[in-house]
Amino acid sequence: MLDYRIRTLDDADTPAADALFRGTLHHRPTSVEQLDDLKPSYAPGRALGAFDGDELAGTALSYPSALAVPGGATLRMAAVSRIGVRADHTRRGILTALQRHQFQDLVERGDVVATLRASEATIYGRFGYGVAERTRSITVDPLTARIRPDLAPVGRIRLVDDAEAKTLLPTLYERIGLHRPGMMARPAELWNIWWIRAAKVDGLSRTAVHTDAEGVADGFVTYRASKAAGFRAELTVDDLHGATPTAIRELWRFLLGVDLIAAIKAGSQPVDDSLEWLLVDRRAVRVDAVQDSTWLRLLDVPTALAARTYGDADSVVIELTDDLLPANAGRYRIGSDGARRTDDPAALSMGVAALGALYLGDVAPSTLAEAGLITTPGGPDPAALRRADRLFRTPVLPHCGSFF
Ligand SMILES: CC(=O)SCCNC(=O)CCNC(=O)[C@H](O)C(C)(C)COP(=O)(O)OP(=O)(O)OC[C@H]1O[C@@H](n2cnc3c(N)ncnc32)[C@H](O)[C@@H]1OP(=O)(O)O
Repeated sequence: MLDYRIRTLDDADTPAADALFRGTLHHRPTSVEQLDDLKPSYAPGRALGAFDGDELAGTALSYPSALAVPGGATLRMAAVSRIGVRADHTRRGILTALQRHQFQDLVERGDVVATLRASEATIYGRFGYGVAERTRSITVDPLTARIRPDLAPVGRIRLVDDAEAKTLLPTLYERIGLHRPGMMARPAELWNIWWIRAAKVDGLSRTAVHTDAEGVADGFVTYRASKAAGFRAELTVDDLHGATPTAIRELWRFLLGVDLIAAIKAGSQPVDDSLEWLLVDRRAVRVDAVQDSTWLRLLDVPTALAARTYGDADSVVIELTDDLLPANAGRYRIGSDGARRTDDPAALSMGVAALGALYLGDVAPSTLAEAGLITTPGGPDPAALRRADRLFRTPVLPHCGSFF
């Protein structure tokens, strides 16, 4: 790794960085016409390159964002993306060096957590990322799916054109707010690359907005139809958010009513989604997969632990290890009144990736203990695990709903 140099990328590096990253995913580079649109997504100072001489060999970047945590607080979050190492330079420690550099940089910026979506589940655990949120992918049969008749329609749906969507959606998403743990703020850089992607993908992309009974916009769905057999198309839901369960239900009512659709596919849906409970025939919804979505890295553990709320149980002391950011290591007492450092003996011991997995409430400490990812240094201690389960449990499962 001694031969590689890491530095921040600037505008002039964008074509090479884009071609390198897209190449590692086996995609063609962004077209010359779209490169100018892409440049702002390399947020100044946040894009890193590893160089072999003058040649770019690896990249990593992040977008400035925020993460909603249990209890309603939001934390400064780095949305990490575009990690790639050129095929002729892999397995020489370039990603490891980029991660170390990026973590130091993010801590200095004051980011409290980092999250990413992983191309492979075997890459990021070693850097302290844990799976903190999962999503489900579903297929809905529009020919049998009907909203229960006792649920009367509320408000109305309006199709908006691309130009209006580009101005309306960022504002509407902000108004909907980060109302659920796991939701993230969407910086302009991310909207920007989503618009670029929407122009590239197959199928006609459209946006529908729901307005409530008072005429206030409170939800949106962006969807795409690709031709299946004959006149019928397959509809893919790319983005669906609502301020209330009613707004989300009405967006689904609209999707189910679109003509000439053979099947509706939706990824990135909440694991505890209520869709099938809204339908006359719940079997119209098929769950195709439940997969890891948010990989969470706690960068500043004391701040992160103090920011979320905890359930009602006697406190428990945990011993934390963190090889890459050793300032986080040590003991923390976690109780219904909050979390703080302590010198008291620990009942539970875990690495920072396990704590990241627990943090939003997606998995119980006892489940991680069963898997050997949490240990009890003083010998078996089911009572401490039960307390930890109650402390970390959240009223709703986390859900993000933003892919980047
Ligand atoms: C957030 C995102 O952007 S997700 C997209 C990630 N990018 C991709 O998947 C593109 C294709 N893959 C790549 O570009 C590269 O293989 C990367 C970025 C995943 C890894 O880069 P490398 O420079 O090879 O990683 P590095 O050499 O630092 O590896 C560190 C360790 O991780 C392991 N590792 C790296 N990649 C993988 C992998 N894909 N699967 C399993 N283990 C891996 C290495 O074996 C090494 O283990 P060791 O320390 O026990 O020897």
